[in-house]
Amino acid sequence: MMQHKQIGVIGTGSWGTALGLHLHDLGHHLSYWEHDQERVRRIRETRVNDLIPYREFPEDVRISQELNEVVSYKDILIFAVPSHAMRHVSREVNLSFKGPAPLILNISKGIESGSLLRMSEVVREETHYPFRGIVTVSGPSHAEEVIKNQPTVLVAASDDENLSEEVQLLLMGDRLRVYRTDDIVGVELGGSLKNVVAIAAGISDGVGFGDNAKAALIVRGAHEIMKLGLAMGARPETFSGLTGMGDLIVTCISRHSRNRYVGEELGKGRTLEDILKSMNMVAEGVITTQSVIKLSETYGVDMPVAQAVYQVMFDHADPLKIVNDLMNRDPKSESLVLEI
Ligand SMILES: NC(=O)C1=CN([C@@H]2O[C@H](COP(=O)(O)OP(=O)(O)OC[C@H]3O[C@@H](n4cnc5c(N)ncnc54)[C@H](O)[C@@H]3O)[C@@H](O)[C@H]2O)C=CC1
Ligand SMILES: O=C(CO)COP(=O)(O)O
Repeated sequence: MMQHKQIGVIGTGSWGTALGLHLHDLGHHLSYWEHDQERVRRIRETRVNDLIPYREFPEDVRISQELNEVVSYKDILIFAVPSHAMRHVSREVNLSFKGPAPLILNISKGIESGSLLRMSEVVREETHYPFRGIVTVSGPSHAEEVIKNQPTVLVAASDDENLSEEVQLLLMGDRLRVYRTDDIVGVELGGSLKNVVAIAAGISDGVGFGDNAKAALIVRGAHEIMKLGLAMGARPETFSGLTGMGDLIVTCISRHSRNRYVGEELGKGRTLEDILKSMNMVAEGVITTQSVIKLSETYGVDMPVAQAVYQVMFDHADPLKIVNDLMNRDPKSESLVLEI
């Protein structure tokens, strides 16, 4: 029988809410930090998170704007803010923190723009207090389904197998199964790069293409994710697993996906600025596309799908012209041999 833990969740977004409430259902003690004062007020008043309003927060779950209250004297800290906020928030946690060293659990997906670092690398750079280590949890998991207790399977990844096993055992429940791996590079790259391909899949939906086009995008997208991933030190088998192919499939086909939605609206002709202004949730693939283009140049990896997404989002290219360009690239062997 697992001892119940004191857990601080940083961010009341949809994913932090869904995974946190799952841990509460398992008997753990939960408090949340939220930077937005108005969101704190609304959640306290209604006990509902309007980003994912399918369940109430139980009365014993504390929602606070005081970071030191939420992060001090905890066994586990869950980092659930968007990638663009991860560095700043990690630095603040490091400054606010008191008590024995907790374990850090990263559940965000993305590549920081500028540094081009993965989320666990950003957190590690900013947290100098003696934390016990960091585990990233990823996989095909829309918060909208996890919060309704629909079956979901995740992976806990860490360089330290004892820590990934600890998180695996912490999270396992009747409807949530967790595998573990030491390939944190592959897990974080798979979870981040699939968002770019999901935008491509959405663009295809938006212009009115069918299932053939989407299957092709998923497979060719998987190929370029794997090429970049191998160049960056990930293991090939990780990309055919839950955090690779699994998350790529769910994000490209799901009606819940924020990234696929951004693509669909682009495909219908809206501008990126207009789409983002109307959204209240983060679509990580937007920043990740910019980062991936830089990484592909650094590592000399050809990534035509990512480039096409970049051109539609940032160069206002016509999606139909971009599809035409992709279809008319030089004839090639399909060879999935992973030369880069
Ligand atoms: N929503 C989902 O189903 C899943 C999301 N993720 C990942 O989890 C991360 C968070 O995503 P969501 O929960 O969907 O986000 P969300 O858009 O639902 O909420 C984001 C949260 O971060 C806070 N936030 C925004 N900017 C901030 C800042 N500058 N400083 C501090 N806090 C800030 C917001 O107030 C909010 O609490 C992303 O990296 C996403 O890719 C991963 C798996 C599933
Ligand atoms: O990562 C996710 C599902 O595994 C969430 O994807 P979206 O951010 O596109 O909704």
